[in-house]
Amino acid sequence: MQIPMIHKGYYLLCRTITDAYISPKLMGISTLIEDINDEIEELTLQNFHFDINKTSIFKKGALLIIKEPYLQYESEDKKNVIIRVDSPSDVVFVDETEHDSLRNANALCWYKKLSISFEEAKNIANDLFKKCDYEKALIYYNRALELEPNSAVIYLNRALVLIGLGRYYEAYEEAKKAESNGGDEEKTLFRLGKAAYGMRNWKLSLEHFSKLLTFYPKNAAAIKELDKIKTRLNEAQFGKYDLRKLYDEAYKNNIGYFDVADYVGPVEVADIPNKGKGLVVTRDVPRGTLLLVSKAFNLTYDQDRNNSHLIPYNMLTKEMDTGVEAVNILETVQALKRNPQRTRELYDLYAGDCNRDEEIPEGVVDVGRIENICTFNAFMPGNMFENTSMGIFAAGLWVLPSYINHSCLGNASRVFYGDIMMVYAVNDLKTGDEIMWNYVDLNCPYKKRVERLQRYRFTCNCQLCELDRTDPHYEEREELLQKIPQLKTKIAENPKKTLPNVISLVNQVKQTFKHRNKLQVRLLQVTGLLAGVYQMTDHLEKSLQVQEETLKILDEDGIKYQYYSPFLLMQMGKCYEIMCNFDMARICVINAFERIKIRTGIDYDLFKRIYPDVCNIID
Ligand SMILES: C[S@@+](CC[C@H](N)C(=O)[O-])C[C@H]1O[C@@H](n2cnc3c(N)ncnc32)[C@H](O)[C@@H]1O
Repeated sequence: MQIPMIHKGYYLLCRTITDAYISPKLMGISTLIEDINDEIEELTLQNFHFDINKTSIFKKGALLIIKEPYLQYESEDKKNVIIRVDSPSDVVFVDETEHDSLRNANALCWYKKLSISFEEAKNIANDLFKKCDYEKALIYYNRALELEPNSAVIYLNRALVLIGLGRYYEAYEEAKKAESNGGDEEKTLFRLGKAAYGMRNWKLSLEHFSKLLTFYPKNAAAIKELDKIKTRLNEAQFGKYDLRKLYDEAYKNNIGYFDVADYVGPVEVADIPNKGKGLVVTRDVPRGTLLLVSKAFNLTYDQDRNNSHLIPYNMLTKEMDTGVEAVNILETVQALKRNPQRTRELYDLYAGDCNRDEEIPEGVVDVGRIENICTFNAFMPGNMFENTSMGIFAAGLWVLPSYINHSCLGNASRVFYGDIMMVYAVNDLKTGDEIMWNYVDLNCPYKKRVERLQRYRFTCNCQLCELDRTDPHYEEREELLQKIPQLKTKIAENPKKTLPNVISLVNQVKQTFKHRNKLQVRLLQVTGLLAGVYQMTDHLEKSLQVQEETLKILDEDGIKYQYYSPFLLMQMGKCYEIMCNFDMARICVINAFERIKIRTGIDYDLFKRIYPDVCNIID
C-alpha cells in the first residue's frame, strides 16, 4: 500500500459500517465508521461528489485511512461531533487483503485472506472494466497483481483502466511496468502513446506511436492517433487552429471540450513590480498577433452540473459564489486528484496569502488552496462574437492566462471556444511590454470598478482610473446617468415624446466632460441611447451622426478594440444600407471585420458565416 505524504503523521484507520449517504447539497458523503476499538463516529467527506458517486467503493465495510482527521460540531447545540475531511487526498482506501499494511497499523483483525485465484480476480476485473466500473476494476486488478506481481497483462489492463479514469500519469507508469515485464509490445506501445497523449506530452506520444508503426505498420488505430498527434504538434508549434470547426462546434450549443494543443507564443511569465507575477511579450508584436492558446485545466458549465441545491459559500471572500463557481472549485480538485503530477503548475498561481514557493508534498490536494486559486484566477467565459454576455454560463481555470494582470484599458483580448481560450494582442506591443486585460466591465462607473476589484485585492492605476478618480464632475455625471433606466421605460412607451429628454441628458453629460477630452467612456451610455431613439423615430441621418460621434469616442488607444466598436460599426453599416448609401455601408462593415479580426483572428470566410446579414450588405 502506498500512502501519499502525510502532513504531520497522524492518521486514523477505520472501517465504514453503513453504506455511504451521498448528499448533493453539500457535495459530500457521510457514513458511520468504527475504529479498531469499535468506537463509532460519523464521518463526512466534502468535495467527493463526482468520482465517488459513480463507484461502489464506498460500500459498507470499506477500509479507509484518514490523514490528519479533525472533529467538527455538526450542529449549533454542540451535541454531535463529526469527523470531517475536506481534501480528497486525505483519504486512502485500504485493501482488506493487504496483510502487511494492516499488521503495521495494528488492524490485523480486519484482514481478509485472499480467497480468489489470479484468474478469478482478473476475470472479475475484466468484467467490471467492460461495465465501465473502472474504480472497482482497479481493486480487482490490484488483487490479481498481488498474486502475480510480474504479470504484464495486469499492468497493461491497469494502464487501460487508468486511461479510462483520466489518470494519465499513473497509466503511463503502469504501461512502463508492462514494458519491463515483457508485455505485448504492440499493446504496450499503444498504451504508452495514449497515456502520453492524455498527459499532453505530444512529443513523447509521437515517439511511442512512431515506434509502434515501425514494427506494426498496419495498426489502423495507431495511424489515426499519429495523425492526431501531428495536428497537435502543428498547433503547439505554429499556433495554427481550425477556427471554423472550433466555432461551429463551440457555439452550436454554447458548450464544448476540445482536443487541441496549447500554444505558447511570444510570451513569458515575469515578475512585475507591485503586481506579483505577470505575462510579458518576448518580442515586438503587431496588434492582431495570437499570443497564446490554452485549454482549461477545468471548465464547468452550468447545464452540466446536477447539484441545483448547492450551498456555495466562499471561505475567502465570505460571500456566496454562484453555483457554477463552487462546482468549478470542486471539479478542479477532482481533476488534480486524478493527475497530482500537475499540482505544481496549479500551485504556482496566485492564491492570496498562500506562499506559492511552498514545497508541495506529492499527491497532496489542498482544497483550501484550490479555493483561493480559483477565487483569484477563474474566468467566466463569454461569447466574444456577440454584443451580449448571454448564452454561456460557466466557470473555469486556465493556467497561463491566469498570469495576466488587470488594466481597465487592456492591450489583449480573449476568445473562448468551449474550453479553449485564445489570447490576441489588440495593441502593437514592444519587447517586455506587459499583457493586460480588463477583469471588470469597462462600462462600469469608476466606483463600481473599484468595488469589484476589491475581490482581487488591488487598486487599478490605469489612465482611466486616474482620470475618474480626480474628475471633479464624477458625482454629477453619475447622478445624471442614474436617469437612464427611467428614461428607457419612457422610451418604450413613447419614443417621440421622450426624444427631447434624451437629447437634454446627452448634452448635460457632455457638459460634465467639457474639461476632459480623453476617455469619455461613460458618455457611451447616453449616445448609444440617443442613436437608438433617433432610429426608432425615423431620424436615421441623425442616428448615424450620433453613432459617428460614439465611434470617435471609441477610437482612442486602449478602448478602440474593446468589444463594443465592431458591433457599432455593423449597426452603422445597416443604417447606411437602409439609406442606400452603399459605399459607406461597405466601409463600416469592412471596418467592423478589421476590428473583429484583430480581436479574434478570424478570416473573412468565418466572419461571413457568423454575420451573414451584415456581409450581404457588401457582397
Ligand atoms: C489572476 S492573478 C494575475 C497574476 C498575478 N499577478 C500573479 O502574481 O500570479 C490576479 C491577481 O494579480 C494581482 N493584480 C492583477 N492586476 C493587478 C494590477 N493592475 N495591480 C496590482 N495587482 C494586480 C492581484 O493580486 C490579483 O488578485
